[in-house]
Amino acid sequence: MKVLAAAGGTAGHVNPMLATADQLARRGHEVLAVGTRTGLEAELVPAAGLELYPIARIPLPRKPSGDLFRLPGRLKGAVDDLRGVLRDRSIDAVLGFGGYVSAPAYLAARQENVPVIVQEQNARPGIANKLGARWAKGVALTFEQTPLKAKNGMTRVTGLPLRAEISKLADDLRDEKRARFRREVAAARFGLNPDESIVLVTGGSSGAQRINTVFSQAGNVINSHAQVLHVTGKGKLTDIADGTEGERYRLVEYVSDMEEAYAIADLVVTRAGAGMVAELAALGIPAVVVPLPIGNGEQYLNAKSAIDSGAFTHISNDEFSPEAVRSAIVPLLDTAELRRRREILLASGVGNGASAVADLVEESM
Ligand SMILES: CC(=O)N[C@H]1[C@@H](OP(=O)(O)OP(=O)(O)OC[C@H]2O[C@@H](n3ccc(=O)[nH]c3=O)[C@H](O)[C@@H]2O)O[C@H](CO)[C@@H](O)[C@@H]1O
Repeated sequence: MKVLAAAGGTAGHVNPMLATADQLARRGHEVLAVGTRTGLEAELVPAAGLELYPIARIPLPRKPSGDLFRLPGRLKGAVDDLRGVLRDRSIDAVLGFGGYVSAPAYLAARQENVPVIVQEQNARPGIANKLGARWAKGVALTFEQTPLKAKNGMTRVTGLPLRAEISKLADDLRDEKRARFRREVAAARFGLNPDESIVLVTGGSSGAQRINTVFSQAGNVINSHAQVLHVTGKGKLTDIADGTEGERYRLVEYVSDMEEAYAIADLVVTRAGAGMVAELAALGIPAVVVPLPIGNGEQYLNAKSAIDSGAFTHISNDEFSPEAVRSAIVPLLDTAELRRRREILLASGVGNGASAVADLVEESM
């Protein structure tokens, strides 16, 4: 079977696509990825050994502008282009992960009568996936409560597809010796001491200016309790307060193999993108989440069950200040408390959704 998989923009969309593509390939199917030349997919897809069919980026304007006027023409161009690909490559199914790359793929599939399968990462669905769900044969949800249904097909809660490297680390972290080995290797790489607590700070695949600035301002306080690995996001090193970097506070712009950063993290401070939340739950790493306040407010919902169970601490973007770091994060840097939170996460049973999404694709033929 040949599957066209559409995902673009951020790693939040691209990583679940790569994880599912890997699972489909293991089952003997062929996968062709569709994305832009400008999103993270342009790097991540070839690095995963997958072919990327590039389409033009179609900016979705938030207010009336020239982009709005040009939207129908641009969209039609991409749809026509993809209809040609579906025919020429004899594609059997289109699998989309939302975002602006998926919309033209869903439309092209409808016109060519090719089955569509939609994977929604977030607790609250985005526009492209709402569109695709209207004619999808299958909808795969990360969260049970997500209000999205295949109008004339199967809707299933699959969980989020996670990269094989994340599942491997999740296994390793359940074994004391292997966990220690992974920790030592990763600590050496980032220049940190494996015998002391380490806080991983990351705003997700594109970084978060507010987290960068505020957390680095509280760097001294944190550093008297733990070491820090701060992943700023590309081009965002300038957000960091002067004089922060040191032996106990390491800065990196981007980590392409996040499992190495997770291997040393006792606590993570992050946004609440669907990918980060699912990975941390599967790995059993407690977090402090500062959800992105814009968009459809979905980030808080992504983390809600982990917050409600007491595994994650929530701080709103407005309340995230150096003082909040001192009063809410420092008290968490306690081995017994972190272990308690890890147990809650592991008991919640969040696993890898890649195989369940691949099943749905096969059943949608
Ligand atoms: C600003 C924005 O649009 N955010 C959205 C985006 O987030 P974003 O792309 O940040 O996505 P997620 O939090 O879902 O996932 C981040 C992914 O990037 C990886 N990673 C992160 C940092 C790094 O240095 N290296 C790295 O590889 C993580 O391992 C993870 O797989 O897509 C998510 C999934 O639809 C949404 O929930 C988010 O609301």
